[in-house]
Amino acid sequence: MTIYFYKVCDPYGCFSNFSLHPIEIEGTVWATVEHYYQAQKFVGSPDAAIIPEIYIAQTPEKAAALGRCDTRCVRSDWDIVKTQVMHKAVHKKFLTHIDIREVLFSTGTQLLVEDSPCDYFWGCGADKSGQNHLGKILMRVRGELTNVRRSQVQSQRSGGACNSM
Ligand SMILES: Nc1nc(O)c(N)c(N[C@@H]2O[C@H](COP(=O)(O)O)[C@@H](O)[C@H]2O)n1
Repeated sequence: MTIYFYKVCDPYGCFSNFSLHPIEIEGTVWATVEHYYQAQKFVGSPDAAIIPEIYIAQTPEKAAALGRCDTRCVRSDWDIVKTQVMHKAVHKKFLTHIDIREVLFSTGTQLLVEDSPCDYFWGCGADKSGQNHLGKILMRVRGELTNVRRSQVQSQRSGGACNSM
């Protein structure tokens, strides 16, 4: 079965990058994955001054609007690094927040798809032909955190130290 998600208020809305789950990365706490992701577009770019504005944006929608402004100059390697940036942030989100990690685990091996009508890179787009990179990252993180949990359980069973996620 396929699980489609998009809006935060809908079922599985916690999979959206706009969900209000803060992440700490390199000592900085970002309000949402979207805040972090949009800010990373400008690291080392001539428009890096926008980063603090994105950081303090009141909502993920405002952070996204700041990051999507066409007149600003995105870092030159953005297309190369953006999926790595997204993976780092999404992994941290589900490592940090136990409740939504359980929601992610509850999806088992089902296909996760960001049902964005306009985004053919991160989502599936209006006609479902998009690349769905956010869904792919979520499924990768689900596998990675499942493996971590499995090795912790095995370690506990064999009398090792308990160091739960
Ligand atoms: N909830 C939501 N609303 C939107 O308007 C969206 N576009 C998305 N998708 C997310 O948007 C981010 C991509 O932004 P850029 O186009 O690269 O600036 C990414 O977080 C998608 O998951 N979600």
